[in-house]
Amino acid sequence: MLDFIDFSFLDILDIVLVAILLYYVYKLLRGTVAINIVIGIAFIFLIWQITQALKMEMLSGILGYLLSGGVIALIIVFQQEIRKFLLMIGTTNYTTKKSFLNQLKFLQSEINIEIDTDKILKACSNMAKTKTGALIVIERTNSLDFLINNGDSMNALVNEVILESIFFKNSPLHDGATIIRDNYVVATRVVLPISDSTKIPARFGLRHRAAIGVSEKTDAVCLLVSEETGEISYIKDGEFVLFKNHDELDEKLKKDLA
Ligand SMILES: Nc1ncnc2c1ncn2[C@@H]1O[C@H](COP(=O)(O)OP(=O)(O)OP(=O)(O)O)[C@@H](O)[C@H]1O
Repeated sequence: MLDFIDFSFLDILDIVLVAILLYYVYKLLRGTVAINIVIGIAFIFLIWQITQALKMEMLSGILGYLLSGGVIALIIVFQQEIRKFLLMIGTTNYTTKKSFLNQLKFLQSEINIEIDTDKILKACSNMAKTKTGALIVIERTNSLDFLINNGDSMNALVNEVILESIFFKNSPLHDGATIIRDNYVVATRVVLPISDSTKIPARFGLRHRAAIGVSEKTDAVCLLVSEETGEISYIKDGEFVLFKNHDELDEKLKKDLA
């Protein structure tokens, strides 16, 4: 009678893994319209289970076909989210991997090229003073090749003059985003994916949505200067990272790029 409470270690492991999976799915879809689709599917699944338990053959048959045939449709609808989910799993051990690589630095001197955050932030401050709009994406572990290919490639060591010239209003390069990899500006005029998050306040336009979009889909971090307000934003993991002053921003950026 009480057989169902006879839990084995594997059952507990099973429940924990399902909970982790659901947590990641929730984290991924939180604040997007996709969460409503998941709720819809969960609702149909629940009704299907009830109709099966009540032996309502016809309805449970229809719902069963609907759910099984829907897998392909789901892959198409959620292709961006599935991509991000796989990226998230693939980069979970990012910090450990990096520190391990740091220990092997003496073997491979080019592994961890330090990004000159001082120069990037100095350029942002200068652009903030003149209200020059800018969007700088800094690559971390996920490759941004798929974005670099749609912009103009470049190979210039990061410094204030380069960044300010790129975003100078009359420069032909100022539109779109600039990508930095290993302390080099590797692309300009890049079109980023726009976030469809419903959490972004309406006062933020496409530049902010693009920064949020790329940081949702990859582990890149973004620095943004608003053309409207001159405000500098730091965006990571699809969210604004709050900071009190320039030094705190510098500290956070250095930590994220370490
Ligand atoms: N998909 C995109 N990828 C990269 N950059 C983009 C993208 N869409 C728009 N931008 C950049 O954002 C600029 C338009 O910004 P918009 O005024 O809509 O944004 P905003 O978030 O309100 O920023 P701001 O505060 O600077 O006005 C464009 O000129 C372009 O340079």
